[in-house]
Amino acid sequence: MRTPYIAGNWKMNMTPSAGKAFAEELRAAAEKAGADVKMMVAPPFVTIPAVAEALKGSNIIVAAQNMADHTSGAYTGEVAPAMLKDLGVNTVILGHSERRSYYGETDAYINGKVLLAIKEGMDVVLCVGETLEEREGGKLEEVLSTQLSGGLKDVKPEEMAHITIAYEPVWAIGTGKTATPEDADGAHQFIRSFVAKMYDSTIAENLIIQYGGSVNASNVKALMAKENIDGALVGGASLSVEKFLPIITFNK
Ligand SMILES: O=C[C@H](O)COP(=O)(O)O
Repeated sequence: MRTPYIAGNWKMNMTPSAGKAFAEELRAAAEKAGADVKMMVAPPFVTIPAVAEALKGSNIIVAAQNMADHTSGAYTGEVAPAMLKDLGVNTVILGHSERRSYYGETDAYINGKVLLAIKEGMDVVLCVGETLEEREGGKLEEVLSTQLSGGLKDVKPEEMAHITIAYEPVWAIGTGKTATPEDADGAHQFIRSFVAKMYDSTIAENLIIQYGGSVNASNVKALMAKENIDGALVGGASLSVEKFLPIITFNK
């Protein structure tokens, strides 16, 4: 039985004060509604302390959107795992398509961060997904295989409990275009079977695979009804309590 895992990736939105107010409102709304899913929000680095304070003692996890591939030292502009852990952050999103496409992050570089996060005892949400060109060119499975084998290289079977995969077709991110539940489920099924080949069927069965790409109140139920879709990584709709609440309560 896989517990639904709904995450809000705030991307480069929310100042510390706006994030604090939002987190307080979200916490109250989620508690009132009796939200019964695993919940996470990923604020920008500088907003994390205010949000962590506002969500202290709640069941909403605070995560980071990225992390350095080193533990400390002369890496201007980077944030180390220990700095995140000092704020109570034990989860990190890695390999988001925006990091891959705008900042040139490769599978090997992402893999270095995945291994470091695990070594530091953190949980990882590893993002994978294809561009429209790749999908239309029949390369969906090739792209997912490369990103999974590259991103998870040297991750040991017993460490896979710390990994969540987020399948995010690049063409569906922030565009209002959602993959149909069937398309998304097909990709998730492929990911699960690939992980079964890399590891074993138990690890694959227990793996949480989130879908991300224009998830909203209207499409979340149909997506979550699919056998291989275990959660959502929500961007735009996670920035308003009114829009995010129906997503975290999709099963109520
Ligand atoms: O990390 C979240 C995804 O990129 C999805 O963003 P979106 O819900 O705005 O399409």
